[in-house]
Amino acid sequence: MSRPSRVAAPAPAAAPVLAADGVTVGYRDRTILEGLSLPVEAGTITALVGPNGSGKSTLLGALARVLRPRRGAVLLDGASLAELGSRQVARRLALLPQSATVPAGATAWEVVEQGRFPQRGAWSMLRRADDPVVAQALAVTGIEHLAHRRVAELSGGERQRVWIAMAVAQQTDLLLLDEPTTFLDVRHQLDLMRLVGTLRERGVTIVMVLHDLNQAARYADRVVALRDGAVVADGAPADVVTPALLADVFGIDAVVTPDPVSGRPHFHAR
Ligand SMILES: Nc1ncnc2c1ncn2[C@@H]1O[C@H](COP(=O)(O)OP(=O)(O)OP(=O)(O)O)[C@@H](O)[C@H]1O
Repeated sequence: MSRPSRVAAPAPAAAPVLAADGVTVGYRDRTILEGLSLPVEAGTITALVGPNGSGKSTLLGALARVLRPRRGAVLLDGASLAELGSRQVARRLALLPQSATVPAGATAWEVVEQGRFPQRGAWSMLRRADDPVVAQALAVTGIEHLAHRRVAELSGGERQRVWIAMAVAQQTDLLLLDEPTTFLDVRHQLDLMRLVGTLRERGVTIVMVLHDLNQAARYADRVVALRDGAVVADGAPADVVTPALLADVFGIDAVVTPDPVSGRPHFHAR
């Protein structure tokens, strides 16, 4: 018979909404991630950082079911992604990939509208009801004025905002962003980070690959550093963005000071 404990049981940790559970992922004969686990809590912003080739996009691809793990599983609310239908996954999870094919001739509005397809039934056409959602996605990414321009003819930063708007229009509760600030000028980088913050306040869970460590430290709740396909640091920005990590993972001699605006760690290379 078990004796009643006098010690209060710790509050159970919230179940992760999305979790890599011992995943091994690779390309042809190369293994990139081996037995990697990463649970992601609902309503948080996680930044994946690490040197080029460390496996950040590979991990994001596995979390988005673009890449199938050879071993282990990615769990969405505890269910294996591999066992869910594409539409089921697309209703829950939107991915902004590192690069996307530009559809010939399509306008920004038409591309962003494609974000609505997963929310429709199998054979139904887009409904007028989707128009406000598309318009809103264009507005929050600041590209209303580009709605009727061909995406193929837009600048890199304008096009990047079209892809972001498409992911936003999908209205999922999970958003996976691979280097979302690529091509964006400083003002639009700020706008994007604020948009990500607003979405998080609405309960959206965000995982994003960021190259800018200062940006990761400022805007993420959790920073996960990868090196050679393994997680080498994982925690609050103040615990991860440290001189030791910068030296060890990035080979940078740096000082870290509190950012005067946010109080978050901010590194300066010597
Ligand atoms: N389609 C592919 N086929 C074969 N190898 C690949 C493929 N994509 C990535 N790799 C390899 O997998 C490793 C991890 O790449 P990945 O793109 O995940 O790294 P990353 O951390 O996102 O890099 P970066 O910061 O340069 O974007 C690299 O060695 C890369 O060459």
